[in-house]
Formats: sequence, C-alpha cells, structure tokens
Amino acid sequence: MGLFEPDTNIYRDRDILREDYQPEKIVGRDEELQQYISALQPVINGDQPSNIFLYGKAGVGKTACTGYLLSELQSDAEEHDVDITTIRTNCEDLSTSYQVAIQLINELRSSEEHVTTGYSKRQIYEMLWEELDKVGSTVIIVLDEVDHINDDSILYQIPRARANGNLTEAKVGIIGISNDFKFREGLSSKVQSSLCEKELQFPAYEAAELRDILRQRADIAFHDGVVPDAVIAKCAAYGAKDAGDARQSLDLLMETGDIGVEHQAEQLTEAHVDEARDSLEKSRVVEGVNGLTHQGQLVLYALLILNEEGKTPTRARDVQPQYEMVCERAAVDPLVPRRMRDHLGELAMLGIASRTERNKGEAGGRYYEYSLDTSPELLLEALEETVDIVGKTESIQKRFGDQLS
Ligand SMILES: Nc1ncnc2c1ncn2[C@@H]1O[C@H](COP(=O)(O)OP(=O)(O)OP(=O)(O)O)[C@@H](O)[C@H]1O
Repeated sequence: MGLFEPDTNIYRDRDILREDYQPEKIVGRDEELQQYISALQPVINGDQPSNIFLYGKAGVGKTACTGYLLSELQSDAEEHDVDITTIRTNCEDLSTSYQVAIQLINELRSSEEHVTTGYSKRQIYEMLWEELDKVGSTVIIVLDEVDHINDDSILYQIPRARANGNLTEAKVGIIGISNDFKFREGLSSKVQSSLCEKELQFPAYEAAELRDILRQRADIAFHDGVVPDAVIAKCAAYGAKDAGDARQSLDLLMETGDIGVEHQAEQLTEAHVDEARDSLEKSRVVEGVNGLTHQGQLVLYALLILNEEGKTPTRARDVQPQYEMVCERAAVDPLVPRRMRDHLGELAMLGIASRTERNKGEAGGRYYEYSLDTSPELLLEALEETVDIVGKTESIQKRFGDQLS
C-alpha cells in the first residue's frame, strides 16, 4: 500500500464544496431571486438593461445568484432571439476606472489585440465605446467587488454613454456587486442615481436556509448516507450564529469531511463537526495574530494578561500601563496612548477583541471598553509562535504554566 491512497468512503467529489463551484440551482433565496429577475426583465424584452446595485455581507450568495441568473438569462434570450453578451470582472485588483476600462476592452478583444496602459483616459474610453458598439447588442457588465474602484467615473460614464452619444448600437447595463455597505453612501449623487437604478440587498442566511444549501451540496459531494441531517443542522447552526455566511458553512462541512476521512469513518458525526470547528477557529486565530504588526501583537498580549487577571472589560487608559510593561519586557519602545488605542480598535475590527461604547452618566462623555472576544488558549498558542516574551508574565504562567513548559 502506498503512502497516499485515494479515499473512496466519504467523498464522491470534494471539489463541489469549493467556492468556485457554481450550483445548478439556488436554494433559500426565492424572494431575492424574484427581485433580481424583475430587475433583469427589460433585457429579455430587448430593452436597455437597468443598472443594478447588489449588496450584502460576504458569502450571502451575491456571486452565485448572479452567475445562475445570467446563465438562465442567456439561454432564455437565445430562445427569444435576443442577443446578449455578458462580461464579468472582479475589481479586486483594479483600483481605478482607467484600469477597469482597459480590462473591459481586453475582455471584448482577442488576446493579440490587447491594450495596455500608455493611452490617455479619453483614448481608453473611446476604445471602450468602439468595442461595445462592435458587439452591437445588449451587453451586461458585472463589476464584482466594485467598491475597490477609487474613482467613480466609469460608474457614471457607462450608464450615461448612450445619452451622451458615445454609444449608438450597444445597450449596456452594469451590475455592481459589493459587500461594503458604506460604499453606496460614498458615491456622488449622480453616480448613485445612475448605478443604483435598481437596488438589491441580500441579507445574511438563517439556519434553515443554510441547511438547504448544505444539504444540496452534500448530496453531490459525499457518498449516499455519509452526512446525516444532524451534521448538516450543526454546521448550519454554527454558520447562522457566526455571520450567516454560506461560504463559511461550506468550509466547515468540508473540514468535517476531511476529519471523517482522517478518522477513516464511514459516516460523519456531530463530534467531527466540533473538531472541524476547533481546527478552523484555530487557523483563523493564527492567521489573525500573524497578520498583526508587532505592536498590535504586544497590545493584544497586554489585553490577554488583563483578561487572565479578571480585569476586562477595560478602558484603553487601563490597558496602557500593562502594555508598557509588555513593551519593556520585549525591549520595544511603547507607542503613545492614542496610537495604542488605534491598535485596540483594530483588534475589535478584526473580531479578536470586542469594543462596547459606554456613557459616563449625567456628566456626559463617552468611552469604550475592551474585552477579548476569542478563546484565550488559542490566542496564547498563536502569540507564542510570534512574540518571544509570551509566557514570561506571572498571570499567564499561573494559568497556562503546564502548556508553556
Ligand atoms: N442560495 C445559495 N444556494 C446554493 N449555494 C449558495 C447559495 N448562496 C451561496 N452559495 C454558495 O456559497 C458560497 C459563497 O457564495 P457567494 O460567492 O455567492 O457569496 P457572495 O455573497 O458573492 O460573497 P462575497 O461578497 O464574499 O464574494 C459559494 O460556494 C456559493 O456557491
């Protein structure tokens, strides 16, 4: 027997649980799909498409629903002799309208004719209008992660291109997708009114919806009878409690499957789900701690010590002396209180700590209190790998002594 043997008991096709898999059917999004279909309706009538702005948190099905509806639209359009072209672009690595325009031109051109930078913005826009008019029919441009574009000129220019006489043949509509709720508010009013003609909001998933999504995927990814309903329910319950994110729940199911394979189990169990959750949580914490600056790690360590001493929730000014002691041990110059407070704020933003606003009562004035929002054991383990002074403080030694030796 080789060191690596294919597993045949658990997975039928593990890749189905991966995020790039496009489900054939969308479950648990009936109402949103209905609104989305109405917004796309003009296309099938051969009319100018509406511009659609779609937003919602990570993993709530924005990309999956868009992919599904556009492929349905494409096949229905063929049946009704309507010609449509769709272009899907992720703006994650595109920070300007200029770069987006180049990307769109290149999507429409063959690779030998690709354009690179070196042209003026005006020339690039002219090339874009030319390419779009060459297509001639209805064009739907999907801009995923649209909030990464720093200037909004393209979000104004494309919707207005026909009215401004730049396009004569093509009927172009934009679907902008974002998980940044503040993005819309930050747009100028003229962009808001053109881009957000139809607005769709996808809420976080509830446990019942996650159960449907997971069950649908599990039935094709795993062999029959491998995933009992209790396992699906547990993954969905965790998912709903965390963020209502389908991606996270699918990741948890995959990790559960991997643990089942590791244990050479014939069926997955709720205990496997718990083990999977611990293991994912651990990688999340290690990743979070590794991503902090050295100062951020020292601030976190100070908060961890205060937590061990039962002194949390605590105010930033009470973290400062502990933080300064930690810095002294690490032979690092401490930051001024305001900078240290920024690091506490960052820990709260990352979900490692939590921050609660308090009022000072009659006298007025508000302040924040900070607590740890992650298992101290996991944090300590992660910090141990990165901060060389960890374990040298008394309170940490007392509680974690055995683990540290
Ligand atoms: N309603 C659904 N039915 C089936 N699968 C779904 C559904 N919603 C989400 N998924 C699956 O969950 C994963 C994440 O969904 P998706 O990529 O659509 O999220 P998103 O809202 O676009 O997130 P992000 O903003 O992070 O890109 C994908 O694997 C997707 O196929």
